Amino acid sequence: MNGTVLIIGMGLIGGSLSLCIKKEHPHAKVIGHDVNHKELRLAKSLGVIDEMSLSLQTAAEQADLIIISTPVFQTEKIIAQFESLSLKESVLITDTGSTKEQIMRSSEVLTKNGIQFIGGHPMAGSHKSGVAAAKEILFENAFYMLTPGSGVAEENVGKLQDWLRGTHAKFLIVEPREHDELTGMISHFPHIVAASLVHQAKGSSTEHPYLRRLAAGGFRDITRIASSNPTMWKDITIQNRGVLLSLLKEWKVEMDEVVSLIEMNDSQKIYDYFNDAKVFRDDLPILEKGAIPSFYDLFVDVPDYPGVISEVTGYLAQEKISLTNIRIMETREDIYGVLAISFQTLEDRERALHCLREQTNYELFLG
Ligand SMILES: NC(=O)C1=CN([C@@H]2O[C@H](COP(=O)(O)OP(=O)(O)OC[C@H]3O[C@@H](n4cnc5c(N)ncnc54)[C@H](O)[C@@H]3O)[C@@H](O)[C@H]2O)C=CC1
Ligand SMILES: O=C(O)C(=O)Cc1ccc(O)cc1
Repeated sequence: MNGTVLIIGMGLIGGSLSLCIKKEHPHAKVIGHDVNHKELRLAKSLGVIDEMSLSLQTAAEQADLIIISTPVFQTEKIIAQFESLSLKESVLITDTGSTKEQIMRSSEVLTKNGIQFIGGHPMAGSHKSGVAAAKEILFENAFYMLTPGSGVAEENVGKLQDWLRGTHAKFLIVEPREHDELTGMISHFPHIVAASLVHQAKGSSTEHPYLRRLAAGGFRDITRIASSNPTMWKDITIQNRGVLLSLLKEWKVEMDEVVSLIEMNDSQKIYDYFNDAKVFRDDLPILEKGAIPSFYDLFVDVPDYPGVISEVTGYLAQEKISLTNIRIMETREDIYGVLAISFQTLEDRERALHCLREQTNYELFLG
């Protein structure tokens, strides 16, 4: 497609979308704008954008597509600023915010004047922020939620999807309320739980000096998202407070039930508690990225002997399959070690699976 795209907020998501658009639409011009000029200059020098603009007004008034990718309260402020600008009549505006109800309400100042605003939320990302972490493949195979504003023509929803085709994401059109309930459950609430686990561990760390070092394994995995940008999460929590408060109340009831299970010391019930969770979780689709995306992981059950890692990575290297991370889980004496290998793409993982099936007898699992 041809035209001028303005991306406001040159961070992880704005930068990644810019890379997708530049690749898919080489004739389009992508302008970046950010209040953090250092980040904006970095985006330009990394080639993430074609041009940078220090003036929101100048850039917005020439844009055919505007993507707002800032923390959600900033997004609302920017939408309010647009009301007084002379935007192109045909401009399409979208955002990437993790909440939708409040943003869609704010966007009514635009839609009532016929401006096409389509809320957006690519359901993939990371605990990292900033343009340096931007990646063209970030959204591949992820869901991308869209919440078209009132009066938005269907063809414009299609046009936005065309602009965003390079994300290789799967678009889903949902109501803002439904969006916030879904993401509250599977993304925002787990974030609060992760932060609370870290707080609890922090509280014990003076009493148990080894805690910091021992918390390097599984604890790190389940609390990874607690390393995300606190401004972004403060905004999300406030904007989705109704949903989050009711989830927290349900969680308290759930935790009270766990307390009674353990107090009763009923081994069958404790077993059932874990097993029911395992059955549901094991049945979740593994090939789709959710809001808490994993990389494409392959688990290799290897015997615990020296040299086994280089043997496995050697086979992958021969096939020129690149991996992004490798780690050993559960290596103890006499117990098989599980090698967890992460790949950037589904295709790399498929090739690795095929390669290791050919070359070894090790048991392989998909993550
Ligand atoms: N990080 C993630 O994994 C995901 C984040 N989101 C949403 O996307 C949005 C952006 O998130 P990230 O890219 O992760 O954040 P980020 O922190 O990497 O980037 C945000 C950028 O916005 C800039 N900014 C803040 N206020 C601004 C303003 N008024 N005008 C211009 N620029 C401004 C900041 O300087 C920063 O460079 C947020 O609304 C977030 O909820 C959506 C999906 C995933
Ligand atoms: O890093 C992770 O696992 C995330 O959960 C990233 C993320 C953060 C915010 C979103 O709205 C969607 C995805």
